[in-house]
This record gives sequence, C-alpha cells and structure tokens, in this order.
Amino acid sequence: MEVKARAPGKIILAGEHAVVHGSTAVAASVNLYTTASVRLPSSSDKDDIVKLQLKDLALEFAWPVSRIKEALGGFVGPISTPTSCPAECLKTIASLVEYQNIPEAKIKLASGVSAFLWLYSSILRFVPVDVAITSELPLGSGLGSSAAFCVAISAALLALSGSVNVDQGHCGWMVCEDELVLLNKWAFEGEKIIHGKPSGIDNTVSTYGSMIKFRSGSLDLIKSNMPLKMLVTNTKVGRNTKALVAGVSERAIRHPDAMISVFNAVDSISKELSILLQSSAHDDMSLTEKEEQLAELTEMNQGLLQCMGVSHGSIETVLRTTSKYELVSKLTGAGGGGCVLTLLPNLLSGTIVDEVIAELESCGFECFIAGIGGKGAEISFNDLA
Ligand SMILES: Nc1ncnc2c1ncn2[C@@H]1O[C@H](COP(=O)(O)OP(=O)(O)O)[C@@H](O)[C@H]1O
Ligand SMILES: C[C@@](O)(CCOP(=O)(O)O)CC(=O)O
Ligand SMILES: [Mg+2]
Repeated sequence: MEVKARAPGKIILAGEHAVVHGSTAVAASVNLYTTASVRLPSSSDKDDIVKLQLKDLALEFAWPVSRIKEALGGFVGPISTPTSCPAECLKTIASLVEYQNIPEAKIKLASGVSAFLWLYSSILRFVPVDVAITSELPLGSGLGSSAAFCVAISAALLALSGSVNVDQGHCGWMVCEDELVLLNKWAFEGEKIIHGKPSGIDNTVSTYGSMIKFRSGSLDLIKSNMPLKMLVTNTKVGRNTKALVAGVSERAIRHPDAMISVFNAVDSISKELSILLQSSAHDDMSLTEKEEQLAELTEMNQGLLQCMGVSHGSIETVLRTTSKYELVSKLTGAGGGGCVLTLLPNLLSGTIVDEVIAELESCGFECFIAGIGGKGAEISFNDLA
C-alpha cells in the first residue's frame, strides 16, 4: 500500500511577520507542490527501518524503528489531539538527526528532518515505513516550502494510519473537509519545529488552498473578484525564517510602542486589501482604480516590512528595477532575500513584462508568473502489487 499526498506553497499578499504578532494577513496558494509518498515495506523488505528519502536533494536517512520508539515513545500523545514536541524531546530528536551526519552544506535540512521524526512518531507510531519527498518549491525562499513539507507528510501519514477519511472521487485526490482541521493542526506542530514561532498562516493556506484572510489562528476563505497577475522573483539569496521571525520579535521588545503601531498599520492594510479583492465588479471602482489601490497598499506594506528590518539589498534591487517600469513590488514570506512579488496590471503589455523579466534575470534573479489560489492538500492511494 502506498499513499501519496501533495501540498502547495504560498505567497503572502500582505501581513507577513505582523501576523506572528496578531495582525491580519492575506495569503494565497501557489501552484508549486511538495509531494510525500509513504509506503509500507513489503514483507520481503528488511523490517524495522524507517526510511526518509529527500529525492531532489539526493539524501537518504534511515533509523531502526526500535531506536526511534525507545527515544520518543514516552513523548507521543493521541493522534486526535496534536501536541507540541516538548523541549526535552527536541533534544532527543536532535541526537537522532545528528546520527545521520547531514553534510554541513545541507545542515539547514536538519530542522525539516526533526519535524518529520516528530510527525512520524506521533501519527504513525513506530511502524516500519519508506517515505519519499519531492518538491517543486525552492527551499528557504519565502514560498512556504516548510509548511508544504509538513502538510504533505502529515496528510500522507494520517491517511496511512487510517485517521482521515479520503474521498476517492473521480480525481482520486481529496481530503474530506472535516479532516482538514486535524491535518492543519499536525502540520502546524511540524512548522513549530522548523520556525520556532510560526503564525500558522503558511500551513493553513497549504492545507485549504485558495486565498485566505488569517488572524490569530482563524481563517476566512476569500473569493477574489479581481483577476490578479503576479510576477515572482527569486533573488536566490538564502535566508532562514526562524532567524528573521526572532529578529522582528527582538526589535518589538526593544521598541514596543513603535512596533505595535507598525503591526497595527499592517493589520489595517491587510483588512483593506481583503475588502478590495472581494469587492464586486459593479462596485463604484473600475479595475484600473482597484489595481492602483492594491499597488498603493502593497507599497505601504513593503515600507512597513523595511521598518521591521526584514528587507535586503537584493530585495531593494528588485524594487528599484520594477519601479523603472512603474510596477510595484514587495517581499513575500520572511524576507532577508528570498522571493519578491510584483503586481502586473491586467492592461500591461506582454512586451513590458518580457523586458522587466529580462532585466531582473540579468541581475542573476529567477522569475516566473505565479498561478495562485488553486487547491490545497490532496491525497491518493495506490494498492501496490
Ligand atoms: N522538501 C524538503 N525536504 C526537507 N526539508 C524541507 C523541505 N522543504 C522544506 N524543508 C525544511 O524547511 C526549511 C525551509 O523553511 P523556511 O526557512 O521556513 O523557508 P520557506 O518555508 O520559505 O521555504 C528547510 O531548511 C528545511 O529544513
Ligand atoms: C514571516 C512569516 O509571516 C511567514 C514566513 O513564510 P516563509 O517561511 O518565509 O515562507 C512567519 C509566519 O507567519 O509564521
Ligand atoms: Mg517556512
């Protein structure tokens, strides 16, 4: 028996970082996916092994099930009540990860492997299993690879454990609505291990797909009445969400009044943006006027992200380049490098888009037009012979 689950990455249209401090944010799924394939080894395979393959990275890890059970068995709770990995357990997990000798150049993956071990132990409970991960998302670039990884793994493990009902409709890729809550909670526990203090927006949009307004753990699905065209530029400057989130929190401790005002301003921007996106075609404003308002809100949000200290020279280069074409951009995700969004108005000519992409790529960046607002987590079963 093999279960495959895939989960999308995301873009944040407004509100990153401030959302960690209780502000509203708006995000949409992006059509790049992480897929987890989980297989129970056949009886002829060697048992007592948990294998994790990171296919795109050409890495493979294996642990004896008995070793994981001995180390983590005392910490796991019921599957129906997702629980955080206790600090003492994280230390034990760190030693299980160290034992794999991850090459220094790829050490950032250690937190992902740790999240896997907690999700595997909590959900599948020490059954020998082969897990293979593939991803279309750039890692550590602000497109939510960590959340897509946690959602895809949690979905596949929950399906294999029999804890979620999967409706094998005609497409064969559906998680039933009620089960999404449990899936989202487990994925959040994985994100905590990777991020330290996530808001939960990334795992929520990866689980549910579409476009969401999110605040303090609760979501509203948004149906945009505005056709949105978005250029994503990956600066390819590596960064780490955990460190950037911690940096903003430290700034908020040093300057509480100023930072509360910044977070409140972001809250207002996200709320206004969500109303604007949902306003219907016969409201007073033309599409061009709506696009101008969206651009203004986006520009204001970018200014506030600069106040939080999460911009970067590479992001500023993208902003300067796109502004030459009168286009507005903002960082998306944690910043510090990573990806930048540029709004492409509907009447903008294809020639200008090609020119701006060529100029950005001549700086060494990578560009693509994002498909946004698609499906969230999906699962399929495959009975192996
Ligand atoms: N496919 C994957 N395989 C292993 N680990 C992953 C994978 N995708 C994400 N991760 C983990 O998530 C981390 C990146 O998360 P983060 O810094 O939050 O950036 P982002 O979520 O924007 O990509 C990686 O360093 C790794 O630990
Ligand atoms: C900065 C933040 O708002 C988004 C982080 O997204 P990413 O990991 O950079 O894709 C953190 C969070 O909301 O958990
Ligand atoms: Mg992340």
